[in-house]
Order: sequence, then C-alpha cells, then structure tokens
Amino acid sequence: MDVIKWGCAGVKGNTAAKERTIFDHAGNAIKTEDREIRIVAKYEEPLIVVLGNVLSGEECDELIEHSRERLQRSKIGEDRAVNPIRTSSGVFCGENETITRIEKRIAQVMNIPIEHGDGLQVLLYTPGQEYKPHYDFFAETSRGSANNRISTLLIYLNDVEEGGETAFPLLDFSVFPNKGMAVYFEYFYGDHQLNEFTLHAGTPVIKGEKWVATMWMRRQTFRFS
Ligand SMILES: O=C(O)CCC(=O)C(=O)O
Ligand SMILES: [Fe+2]
Repeated sequence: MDVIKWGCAGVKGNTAAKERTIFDHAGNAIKTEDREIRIVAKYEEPLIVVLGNVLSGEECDELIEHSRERLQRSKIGEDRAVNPIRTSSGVFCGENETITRIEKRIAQVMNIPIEHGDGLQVLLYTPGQEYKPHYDFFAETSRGSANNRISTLLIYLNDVEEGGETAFPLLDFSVFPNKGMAVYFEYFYGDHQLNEFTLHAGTPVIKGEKWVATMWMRRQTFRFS
C-alpha cells in the first residue's frame, strides 16, 4: 500500500528545524501537466499556501453546473451526520472528462496520488450558511484516524459578494474567495501543536452565493479508482 511518510522528524536531526512539507514546490509557480499555477502567498508553519488560477473560469462554471441539481445538506465526521457546525450543501462529484482532468491537476499540486483523496466535493453556501471552526483531520480516538487526512485543497469557484472568507482563527489569517483561486494547507506534523493551528472556518456568507470545491487527502490510499 502506498503510504505517505512525511512529517516524521525534524530535518537534519535538529528538533527545532522545520519539518518536511508534502508540498515541496519551489519558486513562485507550479507547472502541472496542463496549467501553470501561481503561488500568491505562503504562511510557513503550519504551511498554508494561497494559489492563483488553479481552475479556469470555465472549469469553475462547469463544476457549479455539474453540482447544482445534486446538492444535499452537508454532513460531517466519520458518521456523516447533519450538524449545525456545517450548514452548507454539498455533493461528491462523479467522474467525467473535466473532473478527471481537474483531479489530475490537484494531485500534482498537492503532490499526492489522487487515490489518497476523499474525492472532489463541491459545496454551496447561501447567506447565513457557514462551516464553524473545525479540523479536517480526525481525532486520534476516532475510527477515521486509522487512515487520517493530512492535507486540504479548497478551490473557490466564484467571487463572493460579501462574507465567506476561510478564516484560521488561531493564526489571525483569512483568505477571501476569488474565482479559480485556492488555499492549500497540511496537518501531518509530528508536532501536534502545528496541526492544531490549522483550525479553520468558512465564515458566514453575507451576500450572494459561495461555491467551493474541496479535496482532502489521506495518509494512505483511500479511494480505489
Ligand atoms: O468553505 C470554507 O471556506 C471552508 C470549507 C472547509 O473547511 C472544508 O470543506 O473542510
Ligand atoms: Fe475544513
């Protein structure tokens, strides 16, 4: 089985040194097979990267149209329960030519085989809807932690009129939705405090709709496609 092994130790045996990251792209751009993606901003530890033009406008529109009719109230946790923590609607995308191409690009950006992913999920928030502060990884005591999540890519599919930022409250850092842009973050660190700093929220939308596509990656193969 394919296992991701990053985050085991500090570099060069120095415990104060930065842990290795999964996302090891150097410079200001990522050249994937079919698109050059700009690195717009970076927060170093935990690593949070804002990415420009991950998807074209047409790809964003296509994902929204593909999902609009099939949305269901979002659920959370390993039991997939409806919960007031998360009031958006969502759908896991099936496969078609566009989605396969997008997933291939996402795997290159996240530097992990797509089979480690939960699948591409599209979410819609209308005014008042939100995802309250949470972690994308499962607690050590939960069943889901046997093959825990290690990184997230959140792609904004539209410009939101007002509200809907992705906020990292422990870092006083927020990302504003911009069509085609994305925020990447990872939480596989041996230093648990770094993982805990990735607490994040989708703040309430105030005006307009907010559409996002999320990819969560696991430490080991998760989806067999
Ligand atoms: O909508 C957002 O900005 C955050 C979404 C999120 O945290 C998630 O889907 O795990
Ligand atoms: Fe999240």
